[in-house]
Amino acid sequence: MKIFNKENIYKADKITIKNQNIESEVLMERAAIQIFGWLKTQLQENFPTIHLFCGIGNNGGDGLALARLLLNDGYEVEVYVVNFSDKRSDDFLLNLARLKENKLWPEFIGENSDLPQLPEGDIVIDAIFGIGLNRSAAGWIKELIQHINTSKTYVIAVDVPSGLYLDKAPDDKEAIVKANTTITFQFPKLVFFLPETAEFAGNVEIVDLGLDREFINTTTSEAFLISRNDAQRLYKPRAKFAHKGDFGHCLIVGGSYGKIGSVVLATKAALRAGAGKVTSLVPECGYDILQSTVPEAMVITAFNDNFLIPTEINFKPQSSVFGIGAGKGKKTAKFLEQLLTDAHSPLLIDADGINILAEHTDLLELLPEKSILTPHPGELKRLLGDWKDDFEKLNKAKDFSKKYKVVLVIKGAFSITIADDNLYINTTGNPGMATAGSGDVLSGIISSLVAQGYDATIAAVFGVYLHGKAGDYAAQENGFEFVIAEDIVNNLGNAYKSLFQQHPEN
Ligand SMILES: NC(=O)C1=CN([C@@H]2O[C@H](COP(=O)(O)OP(=O)(O)OC[C@H]3O[C@@H](n4cnc5c(N)ncnc54)[C@H](O)[C@@H]3O)[C@@H](O)[C@H]2O)[C@@H](O)CC1
Ligand SMILES: [K+]
Repeated sequence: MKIFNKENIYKADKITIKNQNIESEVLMERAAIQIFGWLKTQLQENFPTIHLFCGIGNNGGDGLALARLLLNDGYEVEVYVVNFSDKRSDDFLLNLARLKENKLWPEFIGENSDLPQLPEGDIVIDAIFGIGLNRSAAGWIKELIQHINTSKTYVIAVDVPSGLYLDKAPDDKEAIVKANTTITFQFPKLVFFLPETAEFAGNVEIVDLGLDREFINTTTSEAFLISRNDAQRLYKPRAKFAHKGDFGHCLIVGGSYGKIGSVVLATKAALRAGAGKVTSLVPECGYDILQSTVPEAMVITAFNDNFLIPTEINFKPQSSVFGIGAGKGKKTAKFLEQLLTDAHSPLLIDADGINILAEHTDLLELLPEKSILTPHPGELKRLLGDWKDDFEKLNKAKDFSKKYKVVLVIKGAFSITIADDNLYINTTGNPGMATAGSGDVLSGIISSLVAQGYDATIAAVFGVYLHGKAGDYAAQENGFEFVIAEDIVNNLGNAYKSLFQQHPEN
């Protein structure tokens, strides 16, 4: 699903109006009908008071149109025009007139007005600012936003939580509505999925306004939200007469004394994700452990008891993982250098592998094209240096990925894969997956997909999706706290199956 920038959202609007030969108010009505429908389904037989705060632009117009629909359906509504300017949009004025025709006169609030009472349990509709925000909300508008945020109401933002920019980091976090749910129009917005701003959007619902299909299909975007449909398209079906040689040989290099479990997890994950063969390379202390816990895998050892040292590998895997549980000692770093120099296929570098790269930046030049790095934010910082906000982080990460021609997976609540100047945002997964070994499983899955012939970017995007989906199944069974990394591995089958189920449980 494409994530459009602000300019293209406005363009989509204009082109739709032209091609469908409609007035702009028709789109506003569609927007209001969608929110009304969503709200009605959620509320069922409940009728709380609904307070609608409407700005004077088209976001406010959406709010006024929604107020009319709610009023006509018997809901109790309180409508406030947040009167911060005389420059009211045409469709705002049209919907104000329509509301008045329905005998509802909104209360105009300004600098000197008392802030309205917002009793606990009521609903607030935030239609103050949408994508037209061009500066931070200040003065009394900021106070109003804080009043909404401190109330114990359920807050639903129309299109965007008021005060949140689409294309840059907020300059004043106190001046942004904190929504419980954001109902956004047609396109997901990038800021809803970035760590510093996701909290303002709450649950995100994307509703369809029927905007021009051709424009959407033919306009490029830099960022994508990966939906189930997208993931389904990435999946490569297996031929009936396939044999294990068709699904590649994946090599997992890692482990040190006390950390062999990481390799066990990655190895199991690589097998369960479908690699034809998996070989694990561990220090000698890991040999018995791997052979007894994962009999399906082959095991070779470095000539050292407790940590990895340079070791010859006498076969050519289709993909390799390096770094999990490896430590970052001198000899282990030397081994990474050897692997990078000899690499015939994409390497996935994780955990201590990334820390080694951060400490020996000359090794970066050796990374084979389309290698995959899977840092969590701490590891990323070691690699890129600090950043001032999410946007700077993404720009730095894009530059890094371009410079070294690698795929970066920034792990987090919404993991982001960066490759070829594009961002792919994942939405599967849950807080239960913040558990030891979860990253090792991810490395195994992605590398397994590479071994099976998936392009590195696709393997990363699809792997992150499957990993999150498997975690969702694991959490669904026993709750967040109970999930351990092994459960993610054990639910990979469910994750694959869910791609093609008509009504997936997750
Ligand atoms: N295709 C779409 O996505 C559609 C969008 N619509 C709505 O239209 C919205 C965009 O409407 P607008 O472009 O009128 O913009 P907004 O309604 O977001 O903002 C309106 C006004 O606020 C002013 N403003 C911005 N920041 C301010 C600040 N900090 N303090 C005081 N004033 C400030 C702006 O100058 C502008 O006049 C969308 O977010 C959406 O809600 C819908 O009506 C239907 C179709
Ligand atoms: K809003």
